[in-house]
Amino acid sequence: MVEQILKASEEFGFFQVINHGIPENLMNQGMDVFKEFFEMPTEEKAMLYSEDPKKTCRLSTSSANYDWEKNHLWRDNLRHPCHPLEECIKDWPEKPIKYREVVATFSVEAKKLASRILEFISEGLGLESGYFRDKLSEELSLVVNYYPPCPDPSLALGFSKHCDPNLITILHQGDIYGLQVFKDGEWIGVEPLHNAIVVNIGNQLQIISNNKLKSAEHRVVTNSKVSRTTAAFFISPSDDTIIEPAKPLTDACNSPLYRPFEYKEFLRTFFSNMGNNDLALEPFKLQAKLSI
Ligand SMILES: O=C(O)CCC(=O)C(=O)O
Ligand SMILES: [Fe+2]
Repeated sequence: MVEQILKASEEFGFFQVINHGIPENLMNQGMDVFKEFFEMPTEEKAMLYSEDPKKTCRLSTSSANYDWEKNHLWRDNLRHPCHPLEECIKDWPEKPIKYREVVATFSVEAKKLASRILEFISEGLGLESGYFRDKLSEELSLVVNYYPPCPDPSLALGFSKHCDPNLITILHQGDIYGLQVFKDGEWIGVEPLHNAIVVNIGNQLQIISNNKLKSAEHRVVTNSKVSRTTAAFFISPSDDTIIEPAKPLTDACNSPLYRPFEYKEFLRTFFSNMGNNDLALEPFKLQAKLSI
């Protein structure tokens, strides 16, 4: 298991998990409330619509910055924090009636699964048990994506090429195809496996592993027939956490490839270079020392 996770995280930055411990009925109930939310009449959803990034629970169209993005995306999305649960649940949608109850349980299960996977990853990397516990994985937030059918899929993407900026992402992609991962210059489809969870390595895991694990670029294509609803739980460090390549992974032969920084500094650069992973990572890279 540890070996398989490591291999997939090194080669693809993406893998799918079956028998993940999130009960099947919870996966279904989750998908049902997410779909029901987007199926509600516009008037019901309008009060959650906001372009203010400071608003914690908000519904938006395309990305979080509609006004200054180059291309608009063929999606709506609902985002909100899931931790600390008691505090943030008050801001979650009140409808569908079951939303809060189901999503609260789902978020706890998603966090548990992420913690188990992070534990396997720390073992695989040769880091101490619990390395990713606490501050490195303190924050949990949810983005629910709704991609309506698109009359001409050659003209619009559901989500353009990006890497996730966080530590690790737990995705319920449902049964409709759309997600693709960029590998060796090609887009590879992530075929939906019923009730599987898709896991992907975020930028911070790539940095902490000193580039051993890969945060792969991915995108979502549209289709003209059916809508697609997905739910991504983002596990992230808290804002003031110092991120740097793990000390046990660097030595005289493996010099650190990134300088230490606060996670919030990374987020600032990431959002101003949205979609360009090389540019987002650049300010944090240490130059290779040349010896003559
Ligand atoms: O909807 C999907 O399949 C992926 C969504 C995604 O990449 C994201 O929310 O960061
Ligand atoms: Fe993503």
